[in-house]
Amino acid sequence: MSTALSIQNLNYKRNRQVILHDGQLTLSTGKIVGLLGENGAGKTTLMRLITGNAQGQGVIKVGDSSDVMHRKQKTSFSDHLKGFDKSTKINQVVKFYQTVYPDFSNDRYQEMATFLQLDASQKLTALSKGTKEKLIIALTLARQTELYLLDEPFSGIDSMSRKQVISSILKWTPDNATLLISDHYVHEIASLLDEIVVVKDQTIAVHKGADEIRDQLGVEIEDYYESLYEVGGAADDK
Ligand SMILES: Nc1ncnc2c1ncn2[C@@H]1O[C@H](COP(=O)(O)OP(=O)(O)OP(=O)(O)O)[C@@H](O)[C@H]1O
Repeated sequence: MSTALSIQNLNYKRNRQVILHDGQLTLSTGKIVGLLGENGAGKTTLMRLITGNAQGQGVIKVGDSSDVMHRKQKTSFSDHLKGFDKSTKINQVVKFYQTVYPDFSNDRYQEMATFLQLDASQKLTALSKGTKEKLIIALTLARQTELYLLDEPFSGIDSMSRKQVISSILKWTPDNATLLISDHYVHEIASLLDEIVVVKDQTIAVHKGADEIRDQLGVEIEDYYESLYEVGGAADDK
């Protein structure tokens, strides 16, 4: 199986404070991976480091390339639509994506927009938190790349919409692509996951397969994840 993402000796400081140290991770192609960790653990930072939106020390490769331009090309990440003026309309954001990303498929976007009931004439400022998350999911998955990063796609999404969003993630993530999806609450995404990665104690503390957790450890992902935060929890192996 080929490698979608590899991270070696990743270190990142902000204002002299260590955010991530000695991060190591290898993800295979074709996996849906949960990126878990408490508030402020460094999940968003890790995504920004992968795409080169933040600069750390160490080696990050998407596919076989560590070059930042290639990493950006091969990775679809919408970073909370940072950079767009709030009065921008959805159809203007879609036009921008079409212009900037040659791999953006308008057909795929329109299918998802219909499924997620996005109204192209709405301004970003008028969107509820959940609708904005849906837009980010549709924009991110409409690109055809090797690696997709979804940063807390369920924040603000109600339980009815959650099913719709999970269906769209399963339907529109290509089989040969890898999806890294962050969340604090693993139960929201447990049914989707092939693997989990946990950011804890300023590092990538855990990387395990969902089957390994269920079959070998005999626990559900949710219980395993909670056990990492108990005194003496085993967050030491990858
Ligand atoms: N713009 C910033 N300026 C200073 N510190 C920052 C900034 N952004 C993030 N940090 C710090 O970096 C650390 C990691 O933050 P990050 O947003 O990556 O965590 P997270 O796991 O994504 O959290 P959450 O689940 O709350 O979104 C935190 O300690 C945070 O305070």
